[in-house]
Amino acid sequence: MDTVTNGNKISLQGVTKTFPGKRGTVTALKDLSMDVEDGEFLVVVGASGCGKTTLLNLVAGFDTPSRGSIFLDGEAVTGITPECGMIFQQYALFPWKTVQENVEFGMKMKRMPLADRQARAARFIDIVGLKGFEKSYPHHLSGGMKQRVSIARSLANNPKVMLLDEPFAALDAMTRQVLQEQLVRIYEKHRKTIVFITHSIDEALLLSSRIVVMTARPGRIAQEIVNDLPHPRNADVQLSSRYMELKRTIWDSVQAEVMKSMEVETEG
Ligand SMILES: Nc1ncnc2c1ncn2[C@@H]1O[C@H](COP(=O)(O)OP(=O)(O)OP(=O)(O)O)[C@@H](O)[C@H]1O
Repeated sequence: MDTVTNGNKISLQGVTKTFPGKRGTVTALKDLSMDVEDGEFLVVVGASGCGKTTLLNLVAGFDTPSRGSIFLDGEAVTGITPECGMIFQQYALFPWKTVQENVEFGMKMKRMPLADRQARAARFIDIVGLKGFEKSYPHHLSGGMKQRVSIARSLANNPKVMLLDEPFAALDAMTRQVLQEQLVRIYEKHRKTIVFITHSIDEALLLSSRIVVMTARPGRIAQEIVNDLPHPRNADVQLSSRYMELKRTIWDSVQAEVMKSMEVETEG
């Protein structure tokens, strides 16, 4: 099947992914089906090793499913998808390029004229609050600043979908909070479809419009929660009974899956 017409931005249908392992085949994802609507901010949580990164890699086209299909805007994903911007925990910047050059990189690859890409890079550097650091190299920047360069680079490429794999996990709590707020502002302004992986339930509740809890390996969907918390998700919201209720629901679900994944580990 090369196309689907279910109107979703991303559609996974019966996706299984296996890898050869030292002790036999590892099934990272099994018969996973899910859809992501245009403009959704989907956060995926789940036990370590349940297949979250595998899921993003398949959507981005970095790898192919062993069975099943993935569709982006109704078209089957068959290779690396330029429409998807991927942001990793470890920034993945070119250390020998300046901030400006890093942000321009994707546009240069697409052969955008110099003046246009310079202007567009400058705009997104400004949006992520790094004006004045255009000529700096990554080793002169803090972790939070490097991650902001990654976000600017991704946005400058105007991806249809942003895939973020624990992007703030390596950052201190304050920087993390600032970047979460910045990402929400960017999301509200640009309405990208976002799939975001995290281990933090609070981060999931602060950012998402919907949360998917994955099962222990092999990964499938254990639970889906529509996040109906009002915006802005400030201290009042975070202290509300609805917040606590959602947090408890997600925590119970994740904890049950973590326990199962430990059983899988010990059984080998
Ligand atoms: N290239 C690969 N070769 C072999 N096994 C792999 C490969 N990539 C992932 N796996 C295995 O697939 C399973 C799922 O891995 P994945 O990285 O997707 O999990 P995750 O949920 O992102 O984990 P974490 O939360 O710890 O980052 C793991 O058991 C992992 O060892």
